[in-house]
Amino acid sequence: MMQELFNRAATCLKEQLPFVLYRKPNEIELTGVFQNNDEVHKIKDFTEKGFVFAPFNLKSDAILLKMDSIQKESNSIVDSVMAKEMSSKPLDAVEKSRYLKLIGNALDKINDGEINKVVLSRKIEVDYKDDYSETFKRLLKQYPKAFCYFWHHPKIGTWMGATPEILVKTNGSQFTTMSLAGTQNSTGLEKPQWSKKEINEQQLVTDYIVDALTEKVVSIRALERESIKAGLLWHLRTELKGTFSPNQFGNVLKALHPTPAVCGSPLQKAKEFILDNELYDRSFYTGFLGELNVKSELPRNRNRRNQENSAYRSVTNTSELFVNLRCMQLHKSKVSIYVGGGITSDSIPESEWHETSLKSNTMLRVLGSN
Ligand SMILES: C=C(O[C@H]1C=CC=C(C(=O)O)[C@@H]1O)C(=O)O
Repeated sequence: MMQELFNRAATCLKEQLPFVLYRKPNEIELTGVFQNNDEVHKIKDFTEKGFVFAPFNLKSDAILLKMDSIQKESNSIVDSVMAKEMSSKPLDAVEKSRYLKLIGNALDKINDGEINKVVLSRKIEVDYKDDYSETFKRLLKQYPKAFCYFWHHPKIGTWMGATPEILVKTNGSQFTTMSLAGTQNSTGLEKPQWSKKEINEQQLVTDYIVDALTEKVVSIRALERESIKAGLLWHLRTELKGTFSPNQFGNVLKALHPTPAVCGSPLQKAKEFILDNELYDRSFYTGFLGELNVKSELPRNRNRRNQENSAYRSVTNTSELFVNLRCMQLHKSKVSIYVGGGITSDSIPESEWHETSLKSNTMLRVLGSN
């Protein structure tokens, strides 16, 4: 029963021990990773094994949860969880004018030709009186296609999210990544029509990933661009697949984080603009998280001539990392929701503000009226 995992997580919260519960996109299995003590393990070079939780700015530490104990359960009890009434946050006029001004400053930089795109973001604080586990159960129920997680380290903090974006997934020397950008509210099942602004903004991310990886990998190819639904939003996505040489994973990862889906282009100038102008700490929002260098057993090819060998299983190194979007940081009586969006020369400030409000609904929906 999944309840066992929740009980174990509740004990860890009480005893101040680190853990993460997570469910991969479109899967039913919930995994719990539990660390035996409250030590903070810092990532040195991404050759470590465990569950990584990395910030946007890698000048700060990426944290590794050791997989001292792993428990997996099917998450059937989620069916009985009740959805909450959505509470929308009352309009904060001061915050809105501050954000519109920030977008205006970014547009000035773009019109000066200094940057092509910058992803701006903000933090929304709401009161919180719920139980962490109940909130996470609602999140699991609402977002079956997302990577859903509940991460806690007593010395770092408590985070939850339902992200639609894979940073990189590897199986041996094969990798998959994606370029995700462009946002529209979903009004029904019909696929959206995309504007020139959105198509260009997403193409820029795809081109960036191909450019950044070409020198570092053996091969890379982009699949067809598609529209995908993430909760109540639509995005444009292009999957990219390829192979890399042994021991190159750290370099691939460094080349992929951050992409212009969360930072901008050119990368360094966009990052500088963000750090100098957003005036708040993104912390782990737009960072990445997930399984790092885990050993996975795969059955050997059944067509092998030597049938004796087919009894063996081959063990490969896999990693499955996601960009930390549609997420929130939980405090005792307050929650911080993090949202952002890409600004390009075609951006209309009022629409960009609206887009961040739509994105905040992803988490507000699981908090309900407090
Ligand atoms: C930065 C966020 O979304 C990114 C991912 C998809 C679409 C985006 C956009 O349309 O701007 C953003 O690049 C966020 O959700 O906070």
